Amino acid sequence: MPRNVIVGHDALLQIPGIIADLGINGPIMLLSGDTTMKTVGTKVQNLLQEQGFDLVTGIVGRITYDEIKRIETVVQKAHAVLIVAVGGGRVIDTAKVVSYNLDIQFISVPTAASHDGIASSRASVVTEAGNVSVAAQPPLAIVADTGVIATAPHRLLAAGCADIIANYTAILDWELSHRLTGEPISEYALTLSKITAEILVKNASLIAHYDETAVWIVVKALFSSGIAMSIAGSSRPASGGEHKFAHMLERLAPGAALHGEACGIGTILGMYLHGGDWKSIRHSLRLIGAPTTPSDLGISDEVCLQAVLRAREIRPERFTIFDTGVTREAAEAAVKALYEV
Ligand SMILES: NC(=O)C1=CN([C@@H]2O[C@H](COP(=O)(O)OP(=O)(O)OC[C@H]3O[C@@H](n4cnc5c(N)ncnc54)[C@H](O)[C@@H]3O)[C@@H](O)[C@H]2O)C=CC1
Ligand SMILES: O=C(CO)COP(=O)(O)O
Ligand SMILES: [Zn+2]
Repeated sequence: MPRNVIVGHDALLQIPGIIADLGINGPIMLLSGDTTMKTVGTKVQNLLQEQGFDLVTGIVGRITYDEIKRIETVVQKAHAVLIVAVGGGRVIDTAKVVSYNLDIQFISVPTAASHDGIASSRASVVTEAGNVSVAAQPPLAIVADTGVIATAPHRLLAAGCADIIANYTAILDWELSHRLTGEPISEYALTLSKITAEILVKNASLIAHYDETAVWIVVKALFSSGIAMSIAGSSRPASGGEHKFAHMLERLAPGAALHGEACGIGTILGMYLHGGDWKSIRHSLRLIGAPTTPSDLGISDEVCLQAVLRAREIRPERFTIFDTGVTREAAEAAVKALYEV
């Protein structure tokens, strides 16, 4: 569990104090993304250098095992004793794995409320066989500056909400697997994941305003969902068939959707296949401003259909509704339902 969680306006200003309090002594590696380094990364860099911290910076690319190895070498060469990860989900996940492998600490500084990996002890790594979920270091501290996050494009916040709404089907899939395959379940992780999604949906109209209050609500939900994953020791409470669909979609149409956006559509589809209230999932996503159809993403229905049918190729050991022998006809009906008025 993180030792320090700071969420609020100008929270970035507290980073030097947090590091000093932690008694960290030695070079610090600041990891950021291509875009985020130019804005928030540089701001954090200046803050730390003004306070006399010995700082090295690095830019993270796509999260693959090769990229993780590359960053590990950079961190080792710098003799860094702490990583400060400033960016979106990719940057934070990379820092998590690198710090776990090198046994050093890291601080999570999300620049967008776009994913629930802000606090979790898992990381999602892209491989040729699709995304794999690997054990990683949870952050020692989280610093979420609501002012900074509120300036990120609304699309990113909506994606974060969709990543939380995905908990609804992730839970259904976990329960299904528990009943059918005997997979162990954690009631605490499951309940926390469910409540998190329910609170988020209850606040959907506030989130739609897209101000710092909205950011505050979403960051709390992302944190809570991450903790559910840490309790479970797996991403199971927040990643079911809708995530398998999303990871497959990312393979079939790279870059067409943000992670959370694909998960949101996967949640409608998964809920439809479960025979649950998929319309209310779609309603919440619409209210928040997340995409709900393939055409919203600029991809064809056929690609979406293939992602439904091939979702089971991702992480085959994780049993979900997408692994129950979905026929082409059933998949077509599910994709068609996305457009239903
Ligand atoms: N470890 C875990 O438990 C979880 C991991 N993830 C992983 O996280 C990643 C998805 O996270 P995302 O943040 O959606 O992807 P991302 O890190 O690729 O960021 C998406 C885009 O947002 C931009 N961005 C970030 N902050 C910005 C800002 N303040 N202003 C303007 N642009 C900004 C980035 O430059 C990038 O282009 C995936 O790799 C996913 O698998 C997602 C959920 C949970
Ligand atoms: O995205 C996640 C939860 O939102 C977890 O990632 P995986 O789907 O890779 O386990
Ligand atoms: Zn996710």
